[in-house]
Amino acid sequence: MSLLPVEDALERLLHSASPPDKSESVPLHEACGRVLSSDVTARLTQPPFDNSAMDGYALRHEDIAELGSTLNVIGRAAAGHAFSGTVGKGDAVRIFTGAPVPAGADTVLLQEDAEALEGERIRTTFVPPKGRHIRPRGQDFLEGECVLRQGELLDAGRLTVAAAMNHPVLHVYARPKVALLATGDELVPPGSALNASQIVASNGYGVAAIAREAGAEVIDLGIAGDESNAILDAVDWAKACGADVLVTLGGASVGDLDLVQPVLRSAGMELDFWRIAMRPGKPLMVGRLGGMQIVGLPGNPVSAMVCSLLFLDPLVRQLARLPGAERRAFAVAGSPLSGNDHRQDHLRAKLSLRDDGAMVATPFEKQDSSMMKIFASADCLIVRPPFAEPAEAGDPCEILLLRPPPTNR
Ligand SMILES: Nc1nc2c(c(=O)[nH]1)N[C@H]1C(S)=C(S)[C@@H](COP(=O)(O)OP(=O)(O)OC[C@H]3O[C@@H](n4cnc5c(N)ncnc54)[C@H](O)[C@@H]3O)O[C@H]1N2
Ligand code: MOO
Repeated sequence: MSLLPVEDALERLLHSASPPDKSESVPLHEACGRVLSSDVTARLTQPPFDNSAMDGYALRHEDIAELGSTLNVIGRAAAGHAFSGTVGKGDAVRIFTGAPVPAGADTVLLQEDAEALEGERIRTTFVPPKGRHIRPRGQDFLEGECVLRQGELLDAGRLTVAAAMNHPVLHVYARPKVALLATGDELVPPGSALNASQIVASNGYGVAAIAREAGAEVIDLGIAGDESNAILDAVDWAKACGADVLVTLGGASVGDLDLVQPVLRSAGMELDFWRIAMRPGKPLMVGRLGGMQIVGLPGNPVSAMVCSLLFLDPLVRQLARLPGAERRAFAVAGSPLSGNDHRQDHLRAKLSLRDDGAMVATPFEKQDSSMMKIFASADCLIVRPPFAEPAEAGDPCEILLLRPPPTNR
């Protein structure tokens, strides 16, 4: 059976995936990283009143046209404490940053530009232009103005302006729900006392982290043994939870106990594709079961991670309406790379910086897809296209960053 090229598989996966049209309200503190499901309009005018941008004196410009003018300080205005009177001819009000500008005043004189005299009087030592240091009402936004748009990703700046517009909660698209099911009789949760033939189910933690980072709400369906009913029960559970995506781990290959595909097909899954021209991750399977997208990941931990980065991450981002993560970069090979076969290869590698600033990617000697320690210490994957020619150390190569690249600092 021929293997599907990575690019074609990704295109087919994303082509059929449309974001769920569900919204929810979330408090501001929980809204960072979420996507607005409706426009956000200002509920007030900001600033709501003319206010002072500086600490100084509010006064009438015509009274200080000449350097050395003297004025009577008739009161005080601070943020949260307006001066209720009116600034008349020859008057000044001591004012602090953020305070409402009192009636009658049209300019703020910096306190550094005023000399305090005896008896609540000041003398000017500078003549500012009229209107200086006054922030006019509404200069930021006006009540009713649409400042944020549906589809925008909430970040620090947008959250701040949403709060300033007097919105305690925001309407955002619901996160896509990704249900995770580990399969295999040998699997036990971390922290268990293991018998001789058991291993710890680890893949789900990395896959969940990738899915969450991509914007998913993750539902952990636990571990199903190599038994049809256990897998079917988990599928029912995923449906009942309203999962948009069911990710299975393991049991994806061709062995007698690799039940995931036959069981899901018996439950009504339409298989879209299976087996990709990539290493690791060849047995990746994609299908649909009712409204649920099925992604069957191989059981080998590194295969599960690489497939999650290449396929699950872009799928979830699309469902979450988030922009794709750009992990692609270029480096030079730190050691010779052998020629490749028909499967796109993803070599776990360390990154360092050459004196000229170029990134150097040096693959680990061992590339077995079961070796989690090596994956955990890899900084990047070197992507070797199908049938790539052998390369020398120093030749350019494409990489996928697994963490931020090294810097000189
Ligand atoms: N005759 C063939 N055998 C295999 C082929 C093939 O084409 N022909 N493909 C190989 C490739 S490539 C891969 S990758 C593996 C993947 O197979 P499965 O998806 O069926 O994975 P399992 O057999 O269930 O498990 C493989 C390995 O990973 C361990 N595992 C499984 N789940 C977890 C988990 N949640 N956490 C940690 N480790 C897990 C499992 O115990 C096995 O050791 O198939 C090859 N075989
Ligand atoms: O493709 Mo498997 O993922 O070689 O180990």
